[in-house]
Amino acid sequence: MATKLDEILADTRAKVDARKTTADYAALERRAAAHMPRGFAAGLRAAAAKRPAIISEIKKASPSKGLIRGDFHPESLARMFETAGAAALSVLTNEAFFQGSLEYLEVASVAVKIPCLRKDFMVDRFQLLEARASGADAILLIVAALTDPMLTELRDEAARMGLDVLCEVHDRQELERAVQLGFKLIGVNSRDLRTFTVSPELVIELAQWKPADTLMVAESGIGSAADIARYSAAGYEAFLVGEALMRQPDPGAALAALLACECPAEI
Ligand SMILES: O=P(O)(O)OC[C@@H](O)[C@@H](O)c1c[nH]c2ccccc12
Repeated sequence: MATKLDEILADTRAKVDARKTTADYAALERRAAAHMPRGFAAGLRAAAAKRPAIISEIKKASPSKGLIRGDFHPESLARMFETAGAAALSVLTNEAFFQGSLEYLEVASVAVKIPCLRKDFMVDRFQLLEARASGADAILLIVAALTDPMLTELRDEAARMGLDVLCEVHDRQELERAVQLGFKLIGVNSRDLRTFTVSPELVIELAQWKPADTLMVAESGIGSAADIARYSAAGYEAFLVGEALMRQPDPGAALAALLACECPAEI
């Protein structure tokens, strides 16, 4: 049976193909050249040396939760997350399933100094050009969505373009593939993109296979300082947080509270 992930990938491929036929490549190249990527992995490492490195996600909606935040202003969200101490931003750019946009990435990226991730389903190198043109410093590559030859192609193209890669896995087999392919920044998604089940235990279990030179990011379902403490103890140094902050009336204050909180309280 086709999963939600299959559906998203098919839709993404069709839309990318359509954009490729009408794109103004010269303009995209010019915009990409005008954005000097800020090191995403280096930024996370520097932050993680001092405190839990939080990647704050600018996320309006999701297929599993529907609309998450109606009062949605990516530029001010970006600023408030930076001020509150986020190490980096993640901006959803998938329109059909997450109500995201490359424009949101663009306005968020110019508003801050911290590095920004283009959060989307990357299936074609054209999306890397779009990413850098819109101010991305890193892209996401989802192991469950790509073959090893595609992962290799997109990894090499990202390196050529100066973009860092956050490689996302969900189980032991995918983690092995990511390590085998040489990814040094690996995100373990607690949410299975095929079923939307969230399994924090699996995230903790997978940390034991972390190679020494790899920075691991815990992703999804993180809502409290206790969650961060648990994942930190397992070996995670960075944490991707979306919904829990986006649902707060003041997401910046909520992030500051999360970072200040040494007690295992819910935010
Ligand atoms: O909103 P949450 O539960 O804090 O999750 C954030 C992030 O991990 C999630 O948005 C995500 C992780 N991997 C993805 C891949 C595509 C789209 C979205 C995602």
